[in-house]
Amino acid sequence: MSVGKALTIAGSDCGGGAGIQADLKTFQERDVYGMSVITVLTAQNTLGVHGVYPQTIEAIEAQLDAIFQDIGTDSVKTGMLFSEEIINLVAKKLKDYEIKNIVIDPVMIAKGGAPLLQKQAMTALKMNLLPLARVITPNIPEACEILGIDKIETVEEMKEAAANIQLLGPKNVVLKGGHLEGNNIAVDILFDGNEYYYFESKRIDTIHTHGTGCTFAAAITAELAKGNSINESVACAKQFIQAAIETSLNIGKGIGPTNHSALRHK
Ligand SMILES: Nc1ncnc2c1ncn2[C@@H]1O[C@H](COP(=O)(O)OP(=O)(O)O)[C@@H](O)[C@H]1O
Ligand SMILES: Cc1ncc(COP(=O)(O)O)c(N)n1
Repeated sequence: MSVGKALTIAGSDCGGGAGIQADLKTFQERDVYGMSVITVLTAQNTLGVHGVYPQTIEAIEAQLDAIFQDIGTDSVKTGMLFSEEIINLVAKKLKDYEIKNIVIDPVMIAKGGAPLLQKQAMTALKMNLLPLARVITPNIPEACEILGIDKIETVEEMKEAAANIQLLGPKNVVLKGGHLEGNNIAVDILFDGNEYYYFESKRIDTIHTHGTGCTFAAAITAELAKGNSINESVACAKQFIQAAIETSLNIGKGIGPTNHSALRHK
């Protein structure tokens, strides 16, 4: 039997809500074969990030080679890459192995405020990784960092930011509106270089949103692995994340994770 294959290149969240763990759970729920390359171990729970332990470049390179020289993949998601060195290695390998369907989630700061990308790595992210992307999925603070602007406060400003990020090289930009204040609709905007598409859902009133960005981008990656279009993939991911937040899990003492198996029980 053949099956769509998806790879996540990201950090491990031992608490299971974000990073590699969120991605693999999402791949499984979306019926694709999931693989992982771990860039960084984090000691993390619902209260925050307590330690960051980057893997050696040799260890990351060996994981990438092991997958690309044998199994291959139909799509790739990148998450927490942390350093310039790791970004440059990942970009080189994705180019060398001519990997298509690259989804870049430009992870920068954890919900609790911990930095997940070193400041000096931003240039490498913009220059070397962004141009390889079929789609990039920044949240509003990440879009501001990428563009060097202070704020994005309206849907009009989201549209302008999406267009400006698209000029940096990714084919498609999905600017996520989870952080848009004073709005009871959670709106994500897809810009494909020509047109804007809007993906809207009712904003859910919950603090338990740990891993929403990872889960959303992983769902897009899974749908692309099955051969779906960008539009279809984002629409599926939006439905998936909505259900996962609606029934998010009140576990631990802080910001709980989303419920990856929510749609299975609907
Ligand atoms: N409270 C919420 N209710 C419904 N959807 C949300 C909520 N918060 C975020 N989302 C959705 O979850 C996804 C991740 O969004 P966002 O919070 O902006 O990213 P990140 O997790 O990277 O900070 C987007 O599809 C967004 O619209
Ligand atoms: C390893 C890892 N990768 C990504 C995130 C971001 O997830 P979130 O912003 O939803 O907390 C995280 N907290 N940890």
